[in-house]
Amino acid sequence: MRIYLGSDHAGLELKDHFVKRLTGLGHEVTDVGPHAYDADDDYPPYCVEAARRVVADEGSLGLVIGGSGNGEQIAANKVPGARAALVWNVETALLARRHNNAQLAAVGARMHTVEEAERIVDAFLAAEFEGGRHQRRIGLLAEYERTGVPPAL
Ligand SMILES: O=C(CO)[C@H](O)[C@H](O)COP(=O)(O)O
Repeated sequence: MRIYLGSDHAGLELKDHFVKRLTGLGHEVTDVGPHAYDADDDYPPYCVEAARRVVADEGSLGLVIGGSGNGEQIAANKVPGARAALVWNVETALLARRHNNAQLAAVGARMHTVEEAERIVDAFLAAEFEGGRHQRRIGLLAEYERTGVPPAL
């Protein structure tokens, strides 16, 4: 699987852990950065870049990692076509793929042990979109994104 990762300083250590781990598991991993610790860096450039790469590469997935994952999710979702979900346990990770067809998972490095984060990310990567009624809902959002016309109430 092709996987793009981005973070900020708060997520750097966990990102680097996943870059090694996912590469070791045979995935084709791209680390968009940061590549060095800078306590004053900002997450938007890295999360937007990771999301742009994912959207441009159909079938790929992405991980954006920060302290909470909240800002990282928000940043990734600014990229047209990106569906980034904050995954905070195995269940939300599974549902992010099964119901939301999220191509990106946002993870809060300050919220989990490394082992817990591994279980969450493994669940996200392994789950598959169920389609059906969920595709209809995603379609409404995609149409709104494309046209700016709100879906009918
Ligand atoms: O989680 C985040 C955004 O959602 C950031 O990682 C967090 O805000 C960084 O905080 P600080 O600059 O205090 O380390």
